[in-house]
Amino acid sequence: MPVITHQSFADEPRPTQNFDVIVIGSGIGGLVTATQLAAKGANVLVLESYIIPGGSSGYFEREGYRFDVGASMIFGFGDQGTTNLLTRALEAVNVKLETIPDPVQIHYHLPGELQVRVHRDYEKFLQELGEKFPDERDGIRKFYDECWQVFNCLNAMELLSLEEPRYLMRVFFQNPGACLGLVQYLPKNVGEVAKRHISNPELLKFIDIECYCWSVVPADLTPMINAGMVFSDRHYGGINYPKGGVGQIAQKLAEGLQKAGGTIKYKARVKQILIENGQAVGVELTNGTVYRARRIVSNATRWDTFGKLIPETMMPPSERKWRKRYQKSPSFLSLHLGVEASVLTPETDCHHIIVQDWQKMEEPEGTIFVSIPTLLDQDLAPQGYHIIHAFTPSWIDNWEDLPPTEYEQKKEEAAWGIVDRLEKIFPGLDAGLDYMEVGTARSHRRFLNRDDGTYGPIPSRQLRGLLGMPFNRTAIPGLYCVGDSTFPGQGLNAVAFSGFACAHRIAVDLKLG
Ligand SMILES: NC(=O)c1ccc[n+]([C@@H]2O[C@H](COP(=O)([O-])OP(=O)(O)OC[C@H]3O[C@@H](n4cnc5c(N)ncnc54)[C@H](O)[C@@H]3O)[C@@H](O)[C@H]2O)c1
Ligand SMILES: CC(C)=CCC/C(C)=C/C=C/C(C)=C/C=C/C(C)=C/C=C/C=C(C)/C=C/C=C(C)/C=C/C=C(\C)CCC=C(C)C
Repeated sequence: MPVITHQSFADEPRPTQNFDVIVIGSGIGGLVTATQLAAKGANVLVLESYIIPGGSSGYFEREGYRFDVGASMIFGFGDQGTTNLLTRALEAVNVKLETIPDPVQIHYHLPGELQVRVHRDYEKFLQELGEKFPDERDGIRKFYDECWQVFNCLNAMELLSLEEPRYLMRVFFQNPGACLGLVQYLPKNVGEVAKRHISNPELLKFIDIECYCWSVVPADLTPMINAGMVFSDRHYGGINYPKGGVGQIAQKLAEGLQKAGGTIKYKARVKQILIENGQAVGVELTNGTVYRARRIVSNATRWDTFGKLIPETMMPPSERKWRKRYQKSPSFLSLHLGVEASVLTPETDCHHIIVQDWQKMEEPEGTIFVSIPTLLDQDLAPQGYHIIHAFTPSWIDNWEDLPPTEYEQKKEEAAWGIVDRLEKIFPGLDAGLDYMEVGTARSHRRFLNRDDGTYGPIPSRQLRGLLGMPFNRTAIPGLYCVGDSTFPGQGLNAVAFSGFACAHRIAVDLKLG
């Protein structure tokens, strides 16, 4: 398709071809929206500022290693029910991805030498946790069974836009029990449910880390609907790793988008969303090119959308209110390591969480997350080597305003501090290191285009479950948001839901078949 760029002699940026929908950003939220709409016949354009698709689920290659940018614990690849949203998103545009089942979701290494492995097999997990807390066996089962109730409701219904009244009526008449079940859990957080079944303080701390490791907040602040998905789907569809790396999900979706007639442009950074008569009508890139469309979707975070792509002065009051309820979560300090295979024993699990002191769980560097994707897909590293991706929460403030040499030094010191802590679990790591690349909040901000490098929004105080999370429409007509700044929040399967919902709402608005 020809692209006419803005000519310097024009006062106004020149409009190029019109589209039905423009999606700003090719994160999984953006790509699911785009592919769903293209599959319905819409003329879709995706604009991505980076050189490949995927955003935080992208990848990069160094010296024979293929590193995932983010974590490699992927939900949503099951083959039954309705909650397998990644499987369904790929199928919708006739692309396929081989996945590799992970037998253990997480191996926890917790204070007091407590170790727990979350097995794919639900009964095996309950058995293992019950052995550590024998007096709480009953409560453990009741708590996790209650999470299953939420999951079973979700997994029994078509998952589309909750902003579409006809869909809501349809699902209600098809499955009133499931809908009422979900209505009951929408305002709830995990903490209150867990405390109804469990009283042991250490076990409640365990429930906190079970939540924190994906929601970045403890159980009292984590929505019960999301916990229902995470704590059940890991045993139902399971955790499955995409062969070739997490980056393959976006690559395949981009391929499917093009097959379905959509367009994706890389190195296309949107500078502003164009508003005319109060309505979003197009975008302008940093190089001056203008594209117009009937609907605009932003896959950037809400902080990047309102305040950067839309000027601060035009921020709708609803967005100001949202900012009072939600704040930016920290970013991560990420160590992408290549290590000699001999560092890992054959029975090592793919994902680990390390907390040394419960009091420090939420502090910067208090929790370490580890992904070792080569245990599932050896082809991501040279023969005889593994990838270890270790990351830990870290705020941008810690990395701002440093001259280059000080920044590099600080990065190095922080990285070796993490390697030292990992030595306890992987003895010989330091000696077996072959490659190390370190990313900070600054790297996440720069490469992922996320304000302060944030992992996503977290409640600034205890809220009523998911009730405060906005859906896809915004207060600006014609402008929609998708991704982890929208209902139901962070996570690939969560943003895939947001993409299905956003595309559904737009398809209804545009009267697409
Ligand atoms: N489970 C896991 O292991 C795992 C792994 C990776 C990512 N994730 C999840 O993925 C979620 C993020 O997905 P998402 O869809 O919200 O988005 P994202 O942040 O991953 O992607 C947004 C994309 O938009 C692009 N973009 C932003 N501003 C732009 C602009 N002005 N012009 C052009 N492009 C622009 C970015 O470059 C990026 O590619 C996170 O919540 C994270 O939890 C999970
Ligand atoms: C009609 C009536 C009456 C009513 C209505 C009601 C209804 C219907 C409702 C509905 C609802 C819904 C649909 C909902 C939905 C939801 C969803 C889908 C959700 C989802 C979720 C998901 C999630 C949250 C996920 C997540 C994940 C994550 C985040 C992950 C991450 C990871 C990481 C980071 C980790 C790492 C670790 C290591 C390495 C160890």
